[in-house]
Amino acid sequence: KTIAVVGCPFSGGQPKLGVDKGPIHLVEAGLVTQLEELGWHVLFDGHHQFEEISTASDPPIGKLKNPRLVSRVCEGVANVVGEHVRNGRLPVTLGGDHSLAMGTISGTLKSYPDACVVWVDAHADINTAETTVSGNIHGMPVSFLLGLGVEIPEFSWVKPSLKPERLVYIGLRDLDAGEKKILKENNIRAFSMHEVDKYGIGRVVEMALDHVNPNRDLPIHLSFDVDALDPSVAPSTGTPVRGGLTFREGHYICEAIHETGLLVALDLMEVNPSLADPESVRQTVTVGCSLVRSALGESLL
Ligand SMILES: N[C@](CCCC[B-](O)(O)O)(CCN1CCC(O)CC1)C(=O)O
Ligand SMILES: [Mn+2]
Ligand SMILES: [Mn+2]
Ligand SMILES: [Mn+2]
Repeated sequence: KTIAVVGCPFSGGQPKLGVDKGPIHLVEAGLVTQLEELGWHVLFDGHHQFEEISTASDPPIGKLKNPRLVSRVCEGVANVVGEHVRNGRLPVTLGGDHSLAMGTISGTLKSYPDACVVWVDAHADINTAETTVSGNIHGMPVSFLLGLGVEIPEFSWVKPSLKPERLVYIGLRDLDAGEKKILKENNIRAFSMHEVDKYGIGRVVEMALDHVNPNRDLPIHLSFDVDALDPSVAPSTGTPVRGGLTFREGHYICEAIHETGLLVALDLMEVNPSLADPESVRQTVTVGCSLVRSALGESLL
């Protein structure tokens, strides 16, 4: 099978400069060769070029910032990822901020309407236009995929293609009040860091998959935000939250999902190489590449 590395140098879903350089650093660290060394055929024809639109022509819609830019970029990503999936490739999307997952998951669900989503993150990214506090759309992609909240015409291309019972979270520890309410109202299964502590990562992954993929027969889209990891493990990210996953817990999730043989698409999001010192950047880029390799078959034995 062929991997398609989709480099998405995009930062419009959040305010910090630099996250658009994430894909460049991940590829420069040798990720393509590393995947080839795992035996994959890898397609990478350069990072995506997103034409900017000036903020003058993209005023906020309510609280939402850069709405037209984010919508247009994510629609483009949905088409690219969707085309790779349709052609039997495994898209590995490198962010870039997590708003991109509105596109990647839309793309996956177009070909695999029954796919389940494992969302690994400190945050739920499920704010609606009504509940968002920041107006940063990287905190909202899941609400668009579920079709929650008031319809926004500029985002009409996003179909509510994800069902709540096909979504599960691992690593949550920083939710807005509105998001907690949304998870409860929609009966969305979430394994926060409390559950990780209580049951251990092995049981958590098993319970998460039992929930969204009980017969282990549904395709899996893994959307991994590096801020799910503890900031001591992945410091160079825009919204770090203490008390996160260890290096091994993060890798275990990826290894276990590889073991299912059901992975059809992967996102590795929110690496921001302009944050913190060079050693932190190297550490974060290195762990990002390592997580991708683990999700794609690198094993310890
Ligand atoms: N939920 C946040 C963070 C989203 C993080 C997106 B990512 O892709 O990185 O998972 C947090 C907003 N929150 C508002 C109140 C403040 O005191 C703290 C941050 C938001 O901005 O909506
Ligand atoms: Mn996220
Ligand atoms: Mn996050
Ligand atoms: Mn983040």
